[in-house]
Amino acid sequence: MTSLGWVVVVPVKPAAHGKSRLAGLLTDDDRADLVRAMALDTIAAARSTVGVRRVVVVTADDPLRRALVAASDEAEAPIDVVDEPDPSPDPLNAALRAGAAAGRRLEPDAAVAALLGDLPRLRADDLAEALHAAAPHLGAFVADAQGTGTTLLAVAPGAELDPRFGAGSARAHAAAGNVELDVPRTSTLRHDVDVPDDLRAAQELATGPRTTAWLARAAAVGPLG
Ligand SMILES: Nc1nc2c(ncn2[C@@H]2O[C@H](COP(=O)(O)OP(=O)(O)OP(=O)(O)O)[C@@H](O)[C@H]2O)c(=O)[nH]1
Ligand SMILES: C=C(OP(=O)(O)O)C(=O)O
Repeated sequence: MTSLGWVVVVPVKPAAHGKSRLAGLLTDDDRADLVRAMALDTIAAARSTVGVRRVVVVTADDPLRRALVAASDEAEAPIDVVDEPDPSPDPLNAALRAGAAAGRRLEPDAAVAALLGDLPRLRADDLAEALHAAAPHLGAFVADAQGTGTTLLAVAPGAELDPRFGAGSARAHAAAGNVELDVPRTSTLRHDVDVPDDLRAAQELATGPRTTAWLARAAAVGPLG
């Protein structure tokens, strides 16, 4: 497959409901701020990745939408915000399908990748490397550091994105015929933040600027102090 560039679709749950597995550690406000900080860092990394033509964010979170408008910068790939689709029993995958459809309308000849929005360590060169590795395949994915989840699912131009995110998604994406990409275990693309230990680990490592600022505040006055 010769890719003419990528549309990257990033889903972000409304921050008030996001990262519920951190609810025991953080106040609701701190958790909402963290969800937005991680999403903005993930989106910024995607926008600055070589080969990314456009980033489509699927969210109903108004403060995040406003922050994305404020962050618009013509030097990087443009951002489009797509509304959450109608309520679904499988809202994350429904959001990704809606984002992929919007991306196809905007860039009909592009390849499409779904990228989770909780990757605060993501570096553009790691995403570029994974997209490059995905390009020859009809469908390909990157598993998370544990090997059970998925952080990136990529399809060729014209192929339909069939996301199966959720518990055990790496196995589900492989069973659906997607090729597991052999990106390094240490790639920043593999490290999502789900549980308190992920957040503690992130304190020791390089994160994007908004998550770094959140972590510094939390270390000084908050739950991580
Ligand atoms: N637009 C949208 N994004 C979602 C939805 N559910 C999850 N996401 C996003 O998908 C990514 C991975 O989701 P999870 O790791 O399950 O994150 P989460 O749902 O915030 O975390 P938990 O509440 O702890 O399960 C994150 O970027 C979420 O914001 C959804 O229903 N709609
Ligand atoms: C939705 C997923 O992520 P998490 O395990 O972070 O909830 C997934 O890996 O498919």
